[in-house]
Amino acid sequence: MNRDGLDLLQRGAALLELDLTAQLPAFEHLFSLLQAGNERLNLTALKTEEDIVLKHFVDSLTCLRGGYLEGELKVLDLGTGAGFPTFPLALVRPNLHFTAVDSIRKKIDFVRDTATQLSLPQVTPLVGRAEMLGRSPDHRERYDRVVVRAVASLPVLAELALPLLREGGLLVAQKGAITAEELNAGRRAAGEVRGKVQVVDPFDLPILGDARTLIVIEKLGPTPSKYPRRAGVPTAQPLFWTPPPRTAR
Ligand SMILES: C[S@@+](CC[C@H](N)C(=O)[O-])C[C@H]1O[C@@H](n2cnc3c(N)ncnc32)[C@H](O)[C@@H]1O
Repeated sequence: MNRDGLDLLQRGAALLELDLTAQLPAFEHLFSLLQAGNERLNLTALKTEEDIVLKHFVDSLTCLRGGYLEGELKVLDLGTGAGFPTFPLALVRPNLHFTAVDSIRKKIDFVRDTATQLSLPQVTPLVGRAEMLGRSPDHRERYDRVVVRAVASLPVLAELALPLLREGGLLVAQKGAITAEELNAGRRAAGEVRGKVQVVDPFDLPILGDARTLIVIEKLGPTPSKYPRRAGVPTAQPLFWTPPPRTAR
């Protein structure tokens, strides 16, 4: 990463009230691993320095808004892709113990190599589908937090994430702008799996100004055993919602 990229990262982080001075070398290292990984594996659509710095690094760090990820916590990153938001969060919050999950093996292979290279033993990569993990005794109701960025609509996320949380645990979902219809369906879906939408926090991505929303759903009680439904069904038939064509984030 060149000097401009480092400045951009520090400026973006400062707007989130984070001082990354100590972590800059690690972010530089992550940047070069991501670029090399992209050349080999085509991991992410974001390729320019500015995009990676602002739309991956700073964007992931916005999950810290509101203080829902502070303390010694077991966190599952659902659909981590190339390791986002896991890596930026792990670099600035070493007390978070991540299980970084994705259904695509090549992405998790990259996450494993990167965690080793960045000396992040608190990041555990796992190939799997959320629907399967949500039914496995090793993972169901085992996590303090589920974080998720850019994976699915809110009703789908509620069904996939709530089974993985212990009672009192939180789903922290970082999304783009959310429609009233999606939010309404998300509230109903959350209730169905014994959660409640506690926070809807709209904000602008630092520097770029793109619309983002942090949504927090608290788990209030045991999720009925019929959830999550089998692999693919939560996305194909979201609870309480018919998605419009081409939903993003
Ligand atoms: C658009 S990417 C986002 C990746 C990353 N969270 C980010 O913000 O860059 C969505 C990822 O979620 C994964 N994914 C989607 N549904 C999943 C599921 N049910 N279980 C596990 N991974 C899933 C996909 O394989 C993909 O890598």
